[in-house]
Amino acid sequence: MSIPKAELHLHIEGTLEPELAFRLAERNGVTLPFASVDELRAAYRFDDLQSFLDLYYRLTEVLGTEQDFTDLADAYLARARAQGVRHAEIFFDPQAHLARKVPIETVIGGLSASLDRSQERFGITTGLILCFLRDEPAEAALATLEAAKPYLDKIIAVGLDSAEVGNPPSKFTAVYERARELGLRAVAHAGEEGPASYVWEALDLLRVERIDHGIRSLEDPELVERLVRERVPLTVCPFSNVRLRCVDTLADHPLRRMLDAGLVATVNSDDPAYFGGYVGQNLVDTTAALGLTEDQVRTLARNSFEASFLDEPTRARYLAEVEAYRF
Ligand SMILES: Nc1ncnc2[nH]cnc12
Ligand SMILES: [Zn+2]
Repeated sequence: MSIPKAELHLHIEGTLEPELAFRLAERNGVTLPFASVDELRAAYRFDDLQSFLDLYYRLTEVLGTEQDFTDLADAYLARARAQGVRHAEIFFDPQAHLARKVPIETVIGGLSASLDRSQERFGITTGLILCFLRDEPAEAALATLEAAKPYLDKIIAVGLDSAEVGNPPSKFTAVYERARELGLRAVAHAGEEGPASYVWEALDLLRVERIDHGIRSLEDPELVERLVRERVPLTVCPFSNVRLRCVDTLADHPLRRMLDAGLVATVNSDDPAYFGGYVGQNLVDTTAALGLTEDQVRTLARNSFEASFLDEPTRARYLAEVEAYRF
């Protein structure tokens, strides 16, 4: 669907298509445990978040040089543009690469080489969000933040991802405090597989401005009331929720109930190479499955810009494009 939209929940490592994974593996002399692109694509069946993360981290092994990260981001931006994305706030996982001795300098350098030209080449404004791996110790997150200090002008916010259950936001309170001192904004995955109490913690302890996923918030009416009252955006990822079995089918997805409750929901693709489609396709299929109205789709697009970290003049320009859009 080509309505102008912002994508606010997108892991750049999750845009690694099998074809590019094989090309980079060959370029870097890495052997993948799959014989072909088709065999790799066939492995994209998951039981839960962890089974996905196992493959996701395994495939990051093909990313080694600045050029690899530039190629990855360029490929995402080209696809995003074709799906009506006008602005993207992009997650990256420096700790996943550091584990293979790829320094943050290489990751940020490579991604920035692409993003610095995204406006002129693809007509997309962009920002980078540094994510901490919540299944690693808080000390590792703090060290990552310190290592990122020379590149703070290239980063808009910090985020929190990876295995959620058993790794509550409270573990990262001090890390987020330090990030705020450094002038960074804050988001966090919460309420994807984990309970609504993790959403409370992300709000109260990490003081995040958006919740990534947040679908389990609906289990707690008091939390929903707060999210509505404070207009805290939720970056919802329908294909991801179905593929990771957080939701049975697209027709069961809570997005419509979220909109009906007055929540500031947005639609995003999360890890589109793994979950069956990019953000426009998420919007098309979810709209059909849930019977969303054109007004609701326009609200989702409007929400995406309102929830973004854009400066006010640019936000206003994009919002005018949303209002002018004809279905
Ligand atoms: N959906 C997701 N949840 C948590 N961590 C992730 N890393 C990449 N995708 C993720
Ligand atoms: Zn995610």
